[in-house]
Amino acid sequence: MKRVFLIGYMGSGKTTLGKAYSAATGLQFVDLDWYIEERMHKSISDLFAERGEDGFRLLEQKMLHEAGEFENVLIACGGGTPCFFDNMDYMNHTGETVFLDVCPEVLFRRLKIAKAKRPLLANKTDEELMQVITSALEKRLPYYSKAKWRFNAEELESYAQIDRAVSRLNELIN
Ligand SMILES: Nc1ncnc2c1ncn2[C@@H]1O[C@H](COP(=O)(O)OP(=O)(O)O)[C@@H](O)[C@H]1O
Ligand SMILES: O=C(O)C1=C[C@@H](OP(=O)(O)O)[C@@H](O)[C@H](O)C1
Ligand SMILES: [Mg+2]
Repeated sequence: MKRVFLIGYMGSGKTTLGKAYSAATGLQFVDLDWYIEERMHKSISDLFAERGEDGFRLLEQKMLHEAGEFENVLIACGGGTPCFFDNMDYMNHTGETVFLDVCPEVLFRRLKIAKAKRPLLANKTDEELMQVITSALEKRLPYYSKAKWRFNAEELESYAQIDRAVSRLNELIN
């Protein structure tokens, strides 16, 4: 039985790599954000707006525990998932955890064009975005560092790079 959790900051490639890995290997893929959106029939942005971040984190934990019961699955978490409650310990007990490690400069480049649907970043200027990324990473690193594995995910720009990342991930978790 295989249960793998991908963790890491927003834009580190959890969704991208998870989807590609699943397509290549047939391992079932669950993106926790998509799972929450489907279960609640609402977008992550709407859930943040309606419940505030605290309300979202409670919901996220509940959904993590649901998805955490699935077998033979690769779960891409949200960037904040490991950093609330005992979620990181829960994941380490329940499966393999892989931290997608990406430097702030690369995260900035990706998130600059992909911030709209991320409520914690949506209205930030470039300067604010870089500031938010560096200070959040500092706070979150102690949680991310509890992962069993650390995976360099800085090269996810082309199909070839994604293919290589899928192979590397396969070697890591098998
Ligand atoms: N060439 C690219 N390759 C991969 N991601 C890119 C690229 N350009 C921009 N991005 C953005 O970077 C983000 C990285 O991936 P995603 O898989 O969504 O990360 P996560 O799920 O960890 O937040 C995506 O939102 C994507 O839109
Ligand atoms: O880092 C965070 O706190 C968040 C990350 C998002 O997921 P991605 O990491 O997939 O963007 C999503 O769960 C929400 O916007 C909050
Ligand atoms: Mg994602």
